[in-house]
Amino acid sequence: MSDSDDGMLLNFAVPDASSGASPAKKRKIKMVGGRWRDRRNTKLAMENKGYRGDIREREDRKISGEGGEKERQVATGVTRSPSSHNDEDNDSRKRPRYGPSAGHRALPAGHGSPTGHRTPASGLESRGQNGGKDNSYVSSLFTANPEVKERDYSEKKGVELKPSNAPLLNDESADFSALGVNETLSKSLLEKLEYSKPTRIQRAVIPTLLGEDKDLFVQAQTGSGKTLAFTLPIIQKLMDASDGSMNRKSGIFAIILSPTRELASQTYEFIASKLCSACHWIVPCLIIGGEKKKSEKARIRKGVNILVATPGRLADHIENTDNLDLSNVRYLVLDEGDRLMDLGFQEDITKMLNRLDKDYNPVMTKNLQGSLPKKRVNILCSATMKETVQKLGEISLTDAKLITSQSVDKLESDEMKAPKQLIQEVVVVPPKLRFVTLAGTLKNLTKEKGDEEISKTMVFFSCSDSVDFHFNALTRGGRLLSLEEKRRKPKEVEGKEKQGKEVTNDVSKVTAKTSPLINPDTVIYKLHGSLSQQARTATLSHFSKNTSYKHAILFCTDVASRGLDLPHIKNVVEFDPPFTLEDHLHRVGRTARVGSSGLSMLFLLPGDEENYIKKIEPLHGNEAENLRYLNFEDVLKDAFKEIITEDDQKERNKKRVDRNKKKIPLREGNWDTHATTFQLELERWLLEDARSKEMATNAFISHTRAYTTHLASERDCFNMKKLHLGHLAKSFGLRETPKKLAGQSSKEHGKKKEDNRKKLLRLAREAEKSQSEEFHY
Ligand SMILES: Nc1ncnc2c1ncn2[C@@H]1O[C@H](COP(=O)(O)OP(=O)(O)OP(=O)(O)O)[C@@H](O)[C@H]1O
Repeated sequence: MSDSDDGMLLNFAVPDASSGASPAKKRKIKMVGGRWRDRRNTKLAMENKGYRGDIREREDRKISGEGGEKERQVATGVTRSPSSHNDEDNDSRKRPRYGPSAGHRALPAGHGSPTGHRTPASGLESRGQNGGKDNSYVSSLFTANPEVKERDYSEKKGVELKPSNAPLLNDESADFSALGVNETLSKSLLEKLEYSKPTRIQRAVIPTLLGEDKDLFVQAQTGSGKTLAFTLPIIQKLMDASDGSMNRKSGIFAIILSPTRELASQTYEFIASKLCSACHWIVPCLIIGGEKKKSEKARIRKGVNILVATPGRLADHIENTDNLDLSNVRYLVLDEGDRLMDLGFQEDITKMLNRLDKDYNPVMTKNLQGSLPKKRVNILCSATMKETVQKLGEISLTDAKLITSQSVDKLESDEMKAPKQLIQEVVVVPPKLRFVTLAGTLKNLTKEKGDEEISKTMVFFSCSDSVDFHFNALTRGGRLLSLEEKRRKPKEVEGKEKQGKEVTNDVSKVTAKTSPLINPDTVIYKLHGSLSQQARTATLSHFSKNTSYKHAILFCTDVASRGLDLPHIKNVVEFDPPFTLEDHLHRVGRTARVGSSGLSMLFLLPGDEENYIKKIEPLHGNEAENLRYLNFEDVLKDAFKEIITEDDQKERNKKRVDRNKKKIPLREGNWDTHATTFQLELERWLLEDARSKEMATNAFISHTRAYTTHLASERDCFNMKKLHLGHLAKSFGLRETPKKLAGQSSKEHGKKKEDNRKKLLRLAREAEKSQSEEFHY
C-alpha cells in the first residue's frame, strides 16, 4: 500500500451528516480502498456496531461544552503536547495511541513535528477511521504527505536586482520633448502624472508612431509603459490635426481593443482623465457591455473620437448599431494580442477588420486630414510572443515593423522575461496543507513591519468557484467594508468630496470583507468573471483606491492577470499554477511595475509539479538571485507559532504552579498544532453549514476540472492522474472521498450507474476539451 492511502482512508471514514446516514438504521455498506482492518472498523461502526454517534453530533456536543476538557481538545484539534505538559497529563494512558506503534506509518523525513513534540497535529492519528478510542475525529494534516525535495532555502541577502522596466532616469538624451512630444503634452505628463522620462519601449515607439505611418508590432515586458507608448502619439496626432474645429461629432479616429472589460476600463480612464485633460475636445468612449446596449448606442450617437472596446461588444455594435460610422478610423490598436486570440476573439476581430476596410474613406471630414495618416495604422501589442499573436499579426498587420525594448539599445533580450527586479519564490506544499499554507502566507505577508507603506497582494486561483470558496473561508466572521469606511475615509475620497466631485462609494456592490484571521488591518476582495459587471468594476475601484486598510488582498482568476495596472501591488501569489508560461509572466507582472520592486510566489505540489521550476527558470533572468525557494514548514512556523509574552507566561505560571507545583518554561512553538486547529475549524464550519459545504465541493470539482486544462506540453508537470484527490479534497476542508463528492454530482444529474472516479475524470476531460472560460476567469 502506498503512503498516500492513509490520507484516502481518512476521507471516507467519516459518515456525513448531510448524506442522511443514520446510525440507528442498519444498512449494508460496501467499502472499497484502504486497509482491510480500517474498512472493517468503519463498516462495523457505520452499521451501528460500536458506532457512537455521527461526527456532527459529537462535535456539537463538544462545542456546546459537554464532554469536558479532553473532548474539547479533540474537537478543536488543540491537544496539549505531551512533552510540554507532562505535569498536567496524568491521563495520558487514556489517550488514543499515536504514531507508528498505533499501526500508522512513520512520517516521511522532514515531516514530523519540528518542535519535537508528539502532538496529534504532527502526525499522530487516532485509532480507527471514526476517530480514536472515543471515536473522535483527529485531523491527519501532517501525516502521509509526499516528500518535498530538499532545496537551498537560505536567504539571499544584499543582492541588488537592477530594474529592467523603469523610466530611463539617467539618460540625459531621453525626455519626452526630445522624442517629438509637443510642449502641452510633455508639460501635462510632468505636472499631472509626474513622468519626467520615458521608459525604454516608449523611447522606441513614440518617435516611430509620430514620424511614420507604419503598422507596428510592439513587444515589451509587463509594466514597461506600453499603454502610454501607443496612446500618447495618437492623442498628439489628433491634437495636431485639429485646427480648433474638431469636436466629438468629427468622427471616430481611433479604436483600441482590449481583451477584458477591466483592461478596457483602465485604458479608457487613462486616456480620459490623464491624457485628454490637456485636450478636452478629444472625446473617448468606453464600449464593453455589462450595461444596457441602449445607453452605449446613445453615447455613440452623441459622437466620440476614440473608441475603447472589448471585441465581442464592438462586433455586436458593428452588426446592430445603425449610426456607427467607421470611415474615419486611422488607428487600430490590438492590446494584449495573445489574450485576444486565447479568448477566441479572432472571428470578431476579422469581422471588424472587414468592416473597417469596407467603410474606409480616404477623404477625411472637416479638413482634418492634416497630420493624420493617409491609411489606417494598425498596432499590435503584447508582453509575450507566441504563435497566436503571430497569427493575429498576419490577419491585422501589413508590412509591420517589430519594436521591442532592444530596438533602443543593444541590451540582452528581455523577450519573454519577467522584470529583472522581481523576486520569484517557489514553495512546494503537500496537497493536504495547501489551505493552511495559503492562510499562513497571507498572514506573513501582512505582518507589521514597522513601515507605514500600504501593501496590496493578488492571489490567483484557477477557477471562479475556488475564488468564492477561499474568499468565504478566509473571511468567515469578517464584516463589510462599509463599517470601516465610515470610521476611516481614504485620503483621496476626502479630497474629492471637498472638491464636490462624485465619489463611487456604493459598498453594497463591492466584494470586500475584513479578514479576522490575518492581520486585522487587512481587507480581502474577490474578482472573477461570474460576478456582475457592477461588482467587478466597484471591486477593482475600491481595491485600487482603498487606503482605509494597510493591507488589501485580491482573490482573483486570470481575469485580473492581463494589463491591469493596480497601485501598490507588492506581492503576487500564484496559489494555483498558471495555465501557460505566458500566463505566469502576466500574473507576476502585476507587481514590479515601472522599476518598482515586487515579490511573486508560486505554489506547487510535490512530485511532477516540481518539474515546472525548470520551465519558469529561464523567465527569471540569468541571475540565480531572482529565483528563491521557500520551505512550507517555515511559512507555517512563522504564521502559526505561538508567541507567549512574559506577562502571559506569568499569568499562566501562576495558575499552573498552584496546581502542579512546577513552572512551565517560556516557549514558542506548537505551530503544527495551531495549523491543525485552523484546518479543523474549516472542516467544522463545513459540517455545520450545508451551503458552505456545497461551495467547497463545487470549488474542489471545478479545481480538478480546471487542472486538466493545462497544456498537453506541460503534462509532465500537471498530470491529473497523478493528483491525490483525497488529499486535495482535504485542502478544501472536505472529509468525504472524491468518489463520494463526484457521486453527489452524478445523483444530481440522474446518472447513478457511472463509476464515480471515472465520472470525475470524464468531467475533467470534457473540461479539457472545451477549454471553457469558466476555469480561467
Ligand atoms: N514614463 C513613465 N514614467 C513613470 N511611470 C510611467 C511611465 N510610463 C508609464 N508609467 C506608468 O507605469 C505603469 C505601467 O504602465 P502600463 O500599464 O502601460 O504597462 P504595460 O507595459 O502595458 O504593462 P502590461 O504588459 O502589464 O499591460 C502605469 O501606472 C503607468 O502610468
